[in-house]
Amino acid sequence: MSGRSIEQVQHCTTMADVRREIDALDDILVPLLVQRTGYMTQAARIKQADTEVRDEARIQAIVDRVRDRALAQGGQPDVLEAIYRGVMEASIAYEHREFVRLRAGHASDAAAQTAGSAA
Ligand SMILES: O=C(O)C(=O)C[C@]1(C(=O)O)C=C[C@@H](O)C=C1
Repeated sequence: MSGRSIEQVQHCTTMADVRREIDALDDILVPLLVQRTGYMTQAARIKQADTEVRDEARIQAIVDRVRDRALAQGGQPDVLEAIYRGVMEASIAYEHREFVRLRAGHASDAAAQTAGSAA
């Protein structure tokens, strides 16, 4: 089969070659991961409860999908699963922080409103 990502891997003779190729790929990956992480803020805003942040069914669906896509590209499903589980754990931790941050001050706003209406 042609057009698979694994076939884009360049033959290298030195570690400098290897690292130049890796840096070039990271230049593509990092902006995409920044974008992906931005959606955690959106999710944190949309979800109704902090207990909804971790969604095991969605995590499994993503793992299954990533494994399939890795295989189709000639990659290593176990390696991609491990990478994605790491990404998702970091994303979940961030989403929890965003959930709290987006609501910080709202409780005291409500308290101030209550105090105001009582006065
Ligand atoms: O899909 C969601 O509910 C998300 O918040 C996104 C995401 C992800 O990183 O893709 C993060 C946390 C959830 O456990 C599942 C998936």
